[in-house]
Order: sequence, then structure tokens, then C-alpha cells
Amino acid sequence: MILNTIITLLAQHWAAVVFSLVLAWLVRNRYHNGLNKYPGPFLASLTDWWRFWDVYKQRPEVTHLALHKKHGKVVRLGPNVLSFSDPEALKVIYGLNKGDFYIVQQSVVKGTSLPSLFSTTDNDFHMQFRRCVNSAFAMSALVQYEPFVDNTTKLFLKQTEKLYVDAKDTACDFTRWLQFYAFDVIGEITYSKRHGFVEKNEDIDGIVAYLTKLFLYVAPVGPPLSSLISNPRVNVSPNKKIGQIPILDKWFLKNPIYLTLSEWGLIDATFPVAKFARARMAERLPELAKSDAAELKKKSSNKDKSPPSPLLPTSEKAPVVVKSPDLLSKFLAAREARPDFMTDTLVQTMAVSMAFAGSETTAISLSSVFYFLLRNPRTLNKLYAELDAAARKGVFSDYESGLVTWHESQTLPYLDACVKEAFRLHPAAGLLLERITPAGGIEIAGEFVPGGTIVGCSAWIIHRNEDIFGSDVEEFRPERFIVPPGLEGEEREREEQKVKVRNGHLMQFGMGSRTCIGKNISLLEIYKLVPSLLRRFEIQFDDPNREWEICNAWFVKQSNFITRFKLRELVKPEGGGVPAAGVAAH
Ligand code: HEM
Repeated sequence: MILNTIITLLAQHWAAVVFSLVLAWLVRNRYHNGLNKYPGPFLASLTDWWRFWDVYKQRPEVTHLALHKKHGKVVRLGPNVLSFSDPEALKVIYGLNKGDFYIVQQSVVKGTSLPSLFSTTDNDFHMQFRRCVNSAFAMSALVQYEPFVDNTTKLFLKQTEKLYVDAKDTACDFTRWLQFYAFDVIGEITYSKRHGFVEKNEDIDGIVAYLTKLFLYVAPVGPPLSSLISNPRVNVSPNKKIGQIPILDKWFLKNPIYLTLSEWGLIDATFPVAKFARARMAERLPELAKSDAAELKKKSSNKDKSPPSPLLPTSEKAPVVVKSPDLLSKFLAAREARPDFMTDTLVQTMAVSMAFAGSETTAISLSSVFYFLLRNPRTLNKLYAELDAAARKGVFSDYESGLVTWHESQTLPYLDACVKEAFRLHPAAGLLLERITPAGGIEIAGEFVPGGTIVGCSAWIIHRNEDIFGSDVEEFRPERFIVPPGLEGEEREREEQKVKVRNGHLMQFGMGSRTCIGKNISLLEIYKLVPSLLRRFEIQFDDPNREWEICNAWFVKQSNFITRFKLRELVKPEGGGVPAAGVAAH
């Protein structure tokens, strides 16, 4: 009887009921945990759809900068999200855990979400995982990887000459060309084998195009290292845009039907990089090759019509012997050392992450260095002068291809300043690096923030802090990372301190315990390629009046950066003597 009355009333007044419920939800959001005291867009305090829309428009870093300029050090970007611009906040925030948000980042493998080094929210798992693989990324390991980088860099120099100097009147889509480079280097370092982008000058298996679409899909959901970093089998439909609203992920990629189909092996949207990784692993692990062959057999009997990957080896294949230790061999060594923890899946996860995390980010950073140098001829000429002076002094060991070693690059202070300044002005990650406050709440930069709140800083904002970097933060001025010559005593100490503080606030690789593990590898690539390319070529804009275009889909990717190349005469050491290869004079 009562139930009937309620149902009748609801049916009669459904519009008012829905309106009241939505209103109550909005009011609850607005006053959630007392966060209403923080300024920000009114709509952002009501719903996460504001964030979705902002990220969907692909320039959220511009919005974030404008909001902090208007509102100050703390801005509310969502009902439960605070953005901090105060550098004081960094230390506390990057000691906190990653929250549920990063679970969205986990890919689905046979129906199960797979945490990776990047996406895990379990501190203990992260600590163990990182400990297993850390030594593979140490500065000391760089020496072992340098020959891999050399191979691809030499090929890149040769191909640049062939494609863009010899073939006259050919302009270069430089960002894309650098991405091909970054993909191939990471392929060599990880598997001792390139994907073949630079050789063929083409997007092998559509990997770059796929990645672009993938980022456009995932950015509105959350930082898209997402499916990337955890990605043996990326089951992502790149056509659907969802929101900075993690729960939507459950309707799409982690819905029960999809998960079940994946578990039964009826869906296999295995990304080409993952196939490549698995093939390389199987070459080295005969037992894995056997299980792959068995799986293929099972699939064909399941009437799975998807063609077997040509990359998948057969069980008969002999294991490949790797001469120089690459990343995969180190991950496999970790599997030997910790079989209880480091499973085949984790090895593969790590290997695939390398391509995802290390290609786009490195290409973006390389593009920035060249773009800002070309836009600021004063700095470009100064860098050329530094390189030529070093060449005249006989600093370099290679006077034929122009290749610069890591060790040689570390003797070039202006190069170092240019790279840092490019990182400062254009950090690859363009959203907040989010963390979650602990249950009891925590004080961040003088503010008590309740438990369960999403907090974060954006490198785009921290890197433009005028108190730290100076009033000309929008300018490309590498000198801000160099102590001016001729200073002495206290004045010199003051300047040294300023430069130290600036270095300490660069966060293009993140901060704290979850900082980028591949930092040294990307630095190896950047500090070698930039001087090598500049020694060898004169680079110009195809059209100096044309600005590049920027799309912030978590990674802030550039396009329309079109250049032309001319050969430069390699400057020889004074006195004409060329040092024997590998015996550089320092
Ligand atoms: C210039 C190039 C690069 C940039 C700008 C960059 C940036 C970042 C950032 C900002 C994070 C932290 C994300 C967060 O806190 O949410 C990160 C994490 C990570 N990066 Fe990089 N990265 C670069 C190159 C690489 C390379 C070359 C690799 C692999 C070879 C790599 C592998 C990773 C991994 C595995 C993590 C997760 C680390 C953890 O949580 O312990 N990155 N990267």
C-alpha cells in the first residue's frame, strides 16, 4: 500500500525527483570535505566533467597556468582534486601514494587488470618490483647501452643525410623523425634489435599512429602512460573518449563482458610492440616459445580467426645468445634471481613499458630542444660555437660521422643548459602527477588537506615559478642554468645556490619514489643526439613564420615542426691531427 503510494508519487513527480537528486549530488560535491574553501572554476567544484572537457580540448596546461595565475597557490580542479603550484608542496605530495586513478592505467591481460611499475598503487609491490629492475637503469649501466645508442644514432645521421640532404627539396617532419629515432633506440637497448623505423622511414606496424590515437583516448581518463606502461596486451579502443573520471573505465575497458571475452582469449587486441616483446622473449626462453605455440594451437581450435603473429617464433627456434647485456637480458636475470616475484608477465610488462614510456617522451623532449634552439638563433649559434671549439680542441673521438659520446657530451656546459631549459619550458607530461592523501589527512604547504583527496603538481606550473626561475620564465634562456663567469666570493655562492635550486625544481621526470626509472636512458639519447646532429647538419625551419602545434593528451606532443637540413663541414682538431677513435682528449 505504502509502496504503491510512493511509486505513484514518483511517477507523477519524476522530473522533480531527478532534479532534487542531481541538485543534492552537486551540493554534496561542492562542499565535499570542506574543499569549497579553495578557489577554482565553479563548475569544477560541482563535477569532474569540467576536467573531462578541459582535457578533451587538449590544452589543459594552459588552463592550469591561467587558473594558478588568477587564484594563487592552490586551485580546485574537481570536487576532490587540488592542484598546488607552491614548490613547498612537492616534497610532501611526492612522498604520497598513487591512488585509484592509476588503476585505470592498468591494462587487461586475459581478463585480469595487470599492475605495472608505473600503475601499481601497492607500495610493497612497487618497492619489490623497482628493486628487482633498478640496477638495469643505474647510471653505471649506461656504458653498456651506449653502443646500442651509437648504432641507431649513426644510422639516423646517415639516413638524415640521404633522405633530407641528398634528396633535395625534401622537408622533414622533425617530431615524427625524432620519434622514429627514439623508438628504434629503445628497441635496440631493450632487445638488441630495432623495430626498423629509421631504416624504412615509415611507421612500422602503425605503432606511432596507434599511440597517438591511444593517448587521445586515455588522456581524458587519466595519465595515459596508462595502458602504455602496463601493456603486454593493450585492449584499448582508441575511438571512444571518456573522461578524467576513472569510473568510466569500468564501463569501457574493464566492463565484465569485455573482461570475460579477454579471459577466454576471444579478444586479442595485442599491440604490435607487445608482440615484438613477446617474440624477443621467446627467442631467449625456449619454454616461453613452447607455451606461445601451444596457445596459438588452442586459439586456432577455438576458431579464432585472427592470424598468428608472424613475429611469434616456433618452439623449435634456438634461444638467441645476446652478446652485450640489453634491458631484456637484465629483466630475465632478475627473473632468475627472484623467480618468486619476477614472473614472465612482469618481465614482459617491463619490456613493453620501455617502448611506451621511453619513445614519445624522449621524442617530445628532443623536439623541444631543437625547436627552441631554432626559434632563438642566439642560443643556437652559441651552442654551435661550443661544439666547434670542442672539436678544435680535439675533445671528440669521431671526426667522420659526427657522433658524440656520452662522456664527451658531459664536457659541454652550454649543451647541458640548453637541454635543461628545453625540459623546463616544455616538460613532456602535461597533467598533474596525481597522488592521494592518507586517510587521516595531511598538511601540504601550510594547508591541512583531508584524507582521500587527490593532490598534485604540474611541471608546466612549477617550471614557470618566477621566484625560482626568474621573471623571464616564458623565454628560452639556457644561461639561467649556468653560474655567470667572473663572479667571486659571496656573489658567486649566491648564484651557485640559485642554479642549484633551479636544478632541484625541474620535475620533467617526476619526483619522489615514483620518479622516472628511465631518466638516465633518455638523457643518454638526448645528450648524444643533439650535439651529433648539430655537428653534422645545419638545421632550419622550413617556414620560420609557421609555429608548431601542441596537443596535450597527457604527453604534450608537437606537430608541424618541419625542418630542412644542410650538411655542415665537420670541424677538425687544430693542428689537423684527428684523435684515434675512442681516445678523445679531455
Ligand atoms: C625524456 C624522456 C622521459 C620523460 C620526460 C619521462 C617522464 C616520466 C614521468 C614524469 C614519470 C612519473 C609519472 C608519475 O609520477 O605519475 C615517469 C615514470 C616512469 N618512466 Fe619515464 N620519462 C622519460 C623516459 C623514460 C624512458 C626512456 C623509460 C624507459 C626506458 C621510462 C620509464 C618509466 C617508468 C617505468 C616509470 C614508472 C616508474 C615508477 O613508478 O617507479 N621513462 N616518467
